[in-house]
Amino acid sequence: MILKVKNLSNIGGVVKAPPSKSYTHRAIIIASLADGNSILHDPLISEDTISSIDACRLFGAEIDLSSDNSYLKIKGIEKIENHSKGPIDLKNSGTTLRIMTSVAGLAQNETIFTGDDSLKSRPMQMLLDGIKPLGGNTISILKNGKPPIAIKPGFVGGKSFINGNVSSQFISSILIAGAISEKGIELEVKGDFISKSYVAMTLDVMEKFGIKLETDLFTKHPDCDLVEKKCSSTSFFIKPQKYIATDYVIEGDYSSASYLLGAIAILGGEIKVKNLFKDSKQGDKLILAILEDMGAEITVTDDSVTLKSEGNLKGVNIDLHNAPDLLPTVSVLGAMAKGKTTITGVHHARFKETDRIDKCAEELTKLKCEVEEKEDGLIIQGGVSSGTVNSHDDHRIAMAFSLIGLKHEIAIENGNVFSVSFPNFIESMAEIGVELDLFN
Ligand SMILES: O=C(O)C1=C[C@@H](OP(=O)(O)O)[C@@H](O)[C@H](O)C1
Ligand SMILES: C=C(OP(=O)(O)O)C(=O)O
Repeated sequence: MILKVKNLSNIGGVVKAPPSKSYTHRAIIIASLADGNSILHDPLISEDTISSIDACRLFGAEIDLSSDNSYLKIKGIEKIENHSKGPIDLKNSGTTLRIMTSVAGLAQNETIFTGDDSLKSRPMQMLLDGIKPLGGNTISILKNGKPPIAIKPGFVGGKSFINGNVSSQFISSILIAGAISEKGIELEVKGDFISKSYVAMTLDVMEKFGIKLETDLFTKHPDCDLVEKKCSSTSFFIKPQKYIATDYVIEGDYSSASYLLGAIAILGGEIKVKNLFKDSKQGDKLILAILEDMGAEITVTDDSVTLKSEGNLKGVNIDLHNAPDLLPTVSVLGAMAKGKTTITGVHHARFKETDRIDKCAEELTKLKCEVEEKEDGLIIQGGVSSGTVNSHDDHRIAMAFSLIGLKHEIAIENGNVFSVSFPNFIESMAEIGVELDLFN
């Protein structure tokens, strides 16, 4: 389907950020592993989080969604067992795949995880190697280090290490399963530690569900700023424990909010986005500093962000090692800005739904934007023209490129994929005066 901007009217206003995808995945999986009944308030119900719900149900969790999608009731699994009759299709969700791989190792029987073509291209070998010393007995069925993955029982925990330069989801996976494994976990993260804020989110949810963290990478190092990669300690120690069911409220999503804030930054005007928390651990909070550097005025309260913009953005230099999902948004903002935008530190964006560095460069080039592709980022000279682009079935590319349509006539092929992370994208954009059209 084609996604296009149809009409603009009454630009700006007040809108609520959708719930965080990353927090929703974690809360669903951890509540499913907890003793007792949890209630998750304001969960994100999107294609990706439905993959987590479906997988947890297959492992024995009882999960009920309220009729208005406002809460999930989860009765934790008593005996972890895979009840699926065949391979479990996780569709497009990398987070579900990575986290559930270690969890499946705790089960009493074998599991096979597979997914769509994009998921079958996501690297897994580092995780498979990382869980081997923990009793994790897994193979990549096609022997290419990618799904489909077969996981046999035997994850008992213990000591292991993993490189931190490909995906933090491997680390989140080992920590979540490791905390309730027989021996607990001692995990060393070697080398560059990208996307660290996502591990902070993992530890955050684990603590809310009762886990005592002996070594907390972040609180034991008060000088360690999550947004910078300065923290030197990279070892986690977690004794074997149990998750305790709880009531939990999911906060708003800064990655999804980047499209709403970005739209008004480009057009000019004022927008207040509610449900974005000042003390959030989300690395994508960095979008606020980026938009400020580009010329917008940002005001934050404890639970909202207000942006004012004249609509004349200027280029920015930014390292996205801790906020890889902002790459499509910042690429598009750079293309719409005056001057040069340099994005660095985000080699791991090549291992997402698509190779996002390559695909953003390819699609911007179609719009006559001057782009230089680097191994770990992009250099973009502001300036685009009308044309047709393709999302390559990548939800973030579809949503980010729709912002170009605010000022130029563009059509996005395969533009209907936003339901992976932001099912109400069209409705939320309409609330701020941007009418989008989706047609065949
Ligand atoms: O754990 C998570 O919820 C996520 C971690 C990040 O991946 P990497 O750690 O692979 O960069 C991010 O890109 C992804 O959208 C969600
Ligand atoms: C990379 C993403 O998600 P996942 O890894 O869960 O597929 C994303 O949402 O941009």
